Amino acid sequence: MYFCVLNYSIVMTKLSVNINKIATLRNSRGGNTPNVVQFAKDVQRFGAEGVTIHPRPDERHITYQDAYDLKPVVHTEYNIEGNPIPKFMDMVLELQPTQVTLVPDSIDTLTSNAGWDTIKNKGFLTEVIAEFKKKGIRTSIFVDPDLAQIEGAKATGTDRIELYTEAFAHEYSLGNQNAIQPYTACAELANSLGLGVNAGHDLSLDNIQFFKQNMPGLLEVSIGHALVSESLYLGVENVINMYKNKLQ
Ligand SMILES: CC(=O)[C@@H](O)[C@H](O)COP(=O)(O)O
Ligand SMILES: NCC(=O)COP(=O)(O)O
Repeated sequence: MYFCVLNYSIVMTKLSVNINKIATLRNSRGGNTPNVVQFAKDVQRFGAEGVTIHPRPDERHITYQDAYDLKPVVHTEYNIEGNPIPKFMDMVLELQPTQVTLVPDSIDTLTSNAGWDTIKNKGFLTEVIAEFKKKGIRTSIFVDPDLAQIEGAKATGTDRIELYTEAFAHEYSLGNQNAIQPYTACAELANSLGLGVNAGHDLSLDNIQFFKQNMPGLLEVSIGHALVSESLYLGVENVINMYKNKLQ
């Protein structure tokens, strides 16, 4: 008799640190303190396996110039997130980061608040993804945990999806562990379709271990807001190591 033992922990999940918040702090005073380039160097030295930025059209935190300045110092995975407007596309195609994550953010959103409708935007996403892939840039599409959207993402030719985890994080904080179910189902479907699975938004030291343990084939998490906030109390190096332990 054979038993099938699911062990979601066997895949190594990379921690990519989103440094938007460091730029927010810097921009609040003008000048260059804290220095985002130095911060990117330090998080990698402390063990982060990637650096994520999400320059927004109004450049209120990470600027396009930061994206260029970071390129020579990010020797782990460089992940650039954003809405593929022409200016963003030109910058990513020139910089050729490890990965581009497409996020459908509008100009005035406070933070990312929805995934792509991959079915409605199939034509647009397919074209954009082909452009990036021609340059050897890995692509990922930010999506809500909805099976139809995962099928839709597959049809665009993307390498990966990034599951939008805000709903999970919120429900989990209220004690609702069932909120993981759509994420597990989407990850299983993505795995079966040959799509890589990333995740992000509002992940934290409180929820990351439970999330990881219930997510088959989770390749990468990008974490910024909570990680920087937790670092105020616990220190950046310590916090990075705490995440890495919880991701094992
Ligand atoms: C796609 C995503 O969830 C993150 O990139 C998040 O949007 C961070 O952006 P902000 O730092 O502008 O909130
Ligand atoms: N892709 C998600 C990300 O980069 C960080 O989101 P958050 O941790 O700042 O909510």
